[in-house]
Amino acid sequence: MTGTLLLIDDDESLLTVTSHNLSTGGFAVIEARSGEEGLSLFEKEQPDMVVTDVKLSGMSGLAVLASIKEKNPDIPVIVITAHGSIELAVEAMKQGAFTFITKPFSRDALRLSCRKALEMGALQRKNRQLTDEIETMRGKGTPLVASPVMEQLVSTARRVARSEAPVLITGESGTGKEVMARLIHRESSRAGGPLITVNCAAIPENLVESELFGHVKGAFTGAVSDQPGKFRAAEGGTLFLDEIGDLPLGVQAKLLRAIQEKEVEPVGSQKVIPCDIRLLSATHRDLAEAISEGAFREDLFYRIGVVPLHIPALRDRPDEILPLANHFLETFALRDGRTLAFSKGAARGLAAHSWPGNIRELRNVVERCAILAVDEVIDAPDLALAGPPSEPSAGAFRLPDEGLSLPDLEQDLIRQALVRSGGNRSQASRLLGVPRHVLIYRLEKYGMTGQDA
Ligand SMILES: Nc1ncnc2c1ncn2[C@@H]1O[C@H](COP(=O)(O)OP(=O)(O)OP(=O)(O)O)[C@@H](O)[C@H]1O
Repeated sequence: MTGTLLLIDDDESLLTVTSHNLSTGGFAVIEARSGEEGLSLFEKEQPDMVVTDVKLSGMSGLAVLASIKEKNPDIPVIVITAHGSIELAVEAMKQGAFTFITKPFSRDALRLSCRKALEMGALQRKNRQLTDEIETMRGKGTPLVASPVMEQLVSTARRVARSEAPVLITGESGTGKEVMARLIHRESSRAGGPLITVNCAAIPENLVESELFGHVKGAFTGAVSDQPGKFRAAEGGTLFLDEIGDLPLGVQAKLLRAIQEKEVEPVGSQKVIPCDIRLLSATHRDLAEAISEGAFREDLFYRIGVVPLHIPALRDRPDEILPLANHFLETFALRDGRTLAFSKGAARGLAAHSWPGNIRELRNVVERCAILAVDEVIDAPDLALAGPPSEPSAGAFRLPDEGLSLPDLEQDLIRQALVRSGGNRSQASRLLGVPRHVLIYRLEKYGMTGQDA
């Protein structure tokens, strides 16, 4: 196996001899006479591996190793150490060197180590690529950066990942909020710890508190054993609270306390337990509006949203539609061992659609096309996209010419939902598409009544 190798040594004669030995062994060698020059050539030439002397005047070989590992952990680095400097060799291995070679070394020993390093590097890259492809198929891969807007978002996410600041990710459903949260976790110093995701909208209201903070045995009917809860499950890692805007007000107060004090109190326990987590949150709701309606605590909003990250809807970044569609098509075609492409008409159809379900909808459409495709080219009709919304039909809401009262309309809808649900507020809130506590707030506001689930 041959490849491009960056060789860094400040000893001119050693550099010449080693470079000659490696070139005649089939490697394409790039020579650098200092650590600084090595790093700049590393960026420019993107070699497949690096061999560096550990003792360099100026930037040390260990510093070069650390910097390369930070830039690209998949590139194998071999360090050359002087005879007897075993501590340095051990340190280099700890910092992620592939191996070390002690001077004086034979030509064959060096060539053999370099060949093994190249093989390992190639395997690691392939492994990462396959993992990423599998993750993309599962919808959990690295976000594709296909527009300046996305480039900006990903670069901000990468920057904030390094801090411990809580991040609030907002955007319509399917825009990639969870993908962004995963990216922040992966790029943070907590990447070795767990990433625990909680969908706050999916937990029944009476269980949210115990789900988050845990409970002790006997705390309530059904609490047959102690449960640690999601905060403690995320210890040392990241807790991602998805749909935080749907959290009931009572739990919001407890959440605020847990974040401020960095400790939780399991349901039914008097004991507080310290918690070391980094908090990421997401919502598709307008939290400013929820605050003004009394449905979301303002103090919590400021606490969770130290860094706000807003992902625009796909229709507002149309230059991403085709690159994303092609990316998904390639992934699904690869999964099925086929070659697939969109025709020009299909590409036009994709670009013209408004994608109310954002990237999730696009991904689903592409997957359906990939499954149903009879031949290699997918045409516009194969997309089976619904047309743009037309004028409201007879049954839809119409804006009257005059006399519209939004509060009246709202009360009327609430009344209808309560009638249909037999007065059950949980069911009525689902019919209206709002969290239960928002419905309760409106019922109080309008002096209306309804019964609990
Ligand atoms: N930039 C991107 N590159 C590739 N895939 C993406 C990107 N953004 C989102 N996706 C894909 O779109 C789908 C929806 O993404 P995600 O679940 O992160 O959205 P969301 O905003 O969290 O949605 P919801 O609010 O409904 O939970 C996933 O399959 C995800 O893999």
